[in-house]
Amino acid sequence: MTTAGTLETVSENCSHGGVQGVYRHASASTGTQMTFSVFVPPHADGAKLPVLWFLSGLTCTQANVTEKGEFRAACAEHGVIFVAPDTSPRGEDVPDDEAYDFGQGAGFYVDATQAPWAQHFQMRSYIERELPALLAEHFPADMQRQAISGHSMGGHGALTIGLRNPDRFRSISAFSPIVSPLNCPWGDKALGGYLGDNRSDWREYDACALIEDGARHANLLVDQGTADNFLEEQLRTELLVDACKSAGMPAEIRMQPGYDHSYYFISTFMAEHVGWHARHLQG
Ligand SMILES: N[C@@H](CCC(=O)N[C@@H](CSC=O)C(=O)NCC(=O)O)C(=O)O
Repeated sequence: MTTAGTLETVSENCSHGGVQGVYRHASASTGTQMTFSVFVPPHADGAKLPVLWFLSGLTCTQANVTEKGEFRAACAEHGVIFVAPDTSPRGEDVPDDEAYDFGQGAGFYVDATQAPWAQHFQMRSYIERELPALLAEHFPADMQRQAISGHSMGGHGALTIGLRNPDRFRSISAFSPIVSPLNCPWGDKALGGYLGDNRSDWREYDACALIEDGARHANLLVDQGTADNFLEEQLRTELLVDACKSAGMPAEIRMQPGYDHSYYFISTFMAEHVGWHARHLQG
């Protein structure tokens, strides 16, 4: 059982009639301080609101989507709480790598098993268990109505966490996700480092492998820009299209002409994703 803990308020600002907050707490999963943001839209006293999780990509903190994601108007309109966690543990005592795609800022939403990473890099446990308990304790969140989204490495996180937990998440969406860490250089490096050389251990962290192995979700939406410079080598959207097709799993996977990997792309389609999730979160 996860015990929710105390929360420190870093900042709170009124926005779109609700409150955009940034909070910090001591995480039992990572053994570090963790920061996350929560937007709570305007709501009636005592109301419980559905929750949309957003997992961010390489180099990000909770701040990237909070500042550039343009989700608040849609969340206020639909009455959806938006939660943005950090992408890894951080701190002087936390191991790191010189490159941007491994170590701090690149937790890949896995529970690491390999030294020196295993001590702090427990992002799967953090997102799947610890942070939901904290959210339920401190915010007007209806934990029976949750959805998940993310970008790039965070799109991989949203797909894998959503596919592993179809009863918790009513809908899954992703912007430019890494769809198969087993089949791209970012995945080779990160999962090799965090989980070791036995690639069968990686399958629960690979959306395509999860689908091949029987995971299913009825509500999946992906947007991918055609001008994304990571598409061919790292993201490999075609593998998710093939996996869904082979499994007979319906999925809306949209190639968006001219869009790149940036938050200009994400913010263009964010309101549509929020509205799509809100429909699945009704009732
Ligand atoms: N070399 C770049 C790579 C980092 C980058 O592009 N990060 C993306 C996510 S990539 C996959 O997870 C990102 O979201 N960046 C933050 C932003 O605000 O755009 C670099 O180091 O900049």
